Amino acid sequence: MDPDPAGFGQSGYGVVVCQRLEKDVLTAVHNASKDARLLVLVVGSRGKPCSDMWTFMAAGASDVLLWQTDPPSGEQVQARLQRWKHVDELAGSELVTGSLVGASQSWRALVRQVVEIAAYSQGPVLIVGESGTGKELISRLIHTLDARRSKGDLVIVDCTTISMELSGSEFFGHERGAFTGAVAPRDGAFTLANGGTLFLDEIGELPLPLQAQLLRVIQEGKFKRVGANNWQHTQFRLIAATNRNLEASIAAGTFRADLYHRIAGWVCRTPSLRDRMDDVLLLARHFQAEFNRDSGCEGFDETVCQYLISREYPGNVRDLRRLVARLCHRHAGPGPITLGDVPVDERPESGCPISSWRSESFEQAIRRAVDQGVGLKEIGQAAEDLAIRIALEHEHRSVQRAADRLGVTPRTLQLRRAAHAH
Ligand SMILES: Nc1ncnc2c1ncn2[C@@H]1O[C@H](COP(=O)(O)OP(=O)(O)OP(=O)(O)O)[C@@H](O)[C@H]1O
Repeated sequence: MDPDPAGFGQSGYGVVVCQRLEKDVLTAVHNASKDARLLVLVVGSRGKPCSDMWTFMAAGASDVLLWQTDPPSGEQVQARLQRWKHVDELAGSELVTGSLVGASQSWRALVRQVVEIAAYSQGPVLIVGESGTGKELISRLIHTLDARRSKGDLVIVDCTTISMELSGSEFFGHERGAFTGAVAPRDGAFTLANGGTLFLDEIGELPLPLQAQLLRVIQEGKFKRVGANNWQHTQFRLIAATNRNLEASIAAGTFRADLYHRIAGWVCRTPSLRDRMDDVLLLARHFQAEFNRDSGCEGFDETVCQYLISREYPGNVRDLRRLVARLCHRHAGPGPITLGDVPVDERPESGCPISSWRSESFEQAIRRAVDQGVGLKEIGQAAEDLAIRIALEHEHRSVQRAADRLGVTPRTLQLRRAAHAH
């Protein structure tokens, strides 16, 4: 048995073999799981009670495995490690990181989940999250990485724009003469998506009668065009997105439970930007490079960085992107973007917003932690961890300057980093 997690950091994957549930093994697994880059597989002895295995999962293990043979076969361990490696390679590929920006734990976990679903399953995916959190981007990624390597198109239907009168035609297509104005036959979304992906955006806004229309085609892959007698067949990956809580809509009687179960083969949740504030500067720099491609502009100066991370973004990443666009458009000449580039109506009334860092979202995060029973030590560590990461990011990974900024010695900063990594 090797409960020492020190090697996890190098490999990215840790395999812990243990005979029984031991506290130090549990602690090692728990500490390692705090780093999103580490995945831990616990191999336990055959016949151990299931509850032990759940305890390891609760501590943060990515998987647990009971010995089936004596000595334990390496094949099962190998299969899992190979899967994790492939998923990590995909998640870290240029294809993914070039368009989906983020290094926070919640974002990385989402991207891993999404690429695994795309590459290893064909089931329907429901993406849930606030407006502007990247749901459409995720759907495009799933289409690109689809396991079937399909040649078909990605067809996007915005459910907020589907009218009751035209819904049949939009979804199923129509025959010539099916209704007044149907002067020519037309393919609907289910035909166009054949062999590809159908993305139903804002599915939570679909009126109840239209929800009923979709049941058969989603379940059986067959439908009739408006005005036709024969069935047509179609096969596609279904992705739906919503910013509504569909379980609550079902309880309120505004969303059909049977449709929910057909669309929610997998459920992915995009985090709000306030839940991944450590991604703000990364995203802002990505957008700035996009808008100022040829201008010679050198990013944001220090005060603008502080402004960006102290602001609130009710519209999430979309809000941030638009703000960066405004900054870039106002900026003239080489050199970094400065506070003068912040539009007048967007400047904080009280001047420098630093004093307001204990904002509502800060209180909400702490409130959630306390509600979930997270201890004071872990809350403090998480805050420290975040502060260190942000300082290093601001200082382009210079430990000396990050330590100066945080008012500690470089050695203290390194020690804290090391302590939190385990
Ligand atoms: N992780 C990300 N990396 C880069 N850009 C992002 C990311 N997340 C969102 N964006 C950008 O933010 C904007 C909104 O993203 P998107 O349309 O995918 O959000 P959404 O959740 O589908 O929004 P809505 O619910 O309002 O339709 C887009 O310009 C997108 O490029």
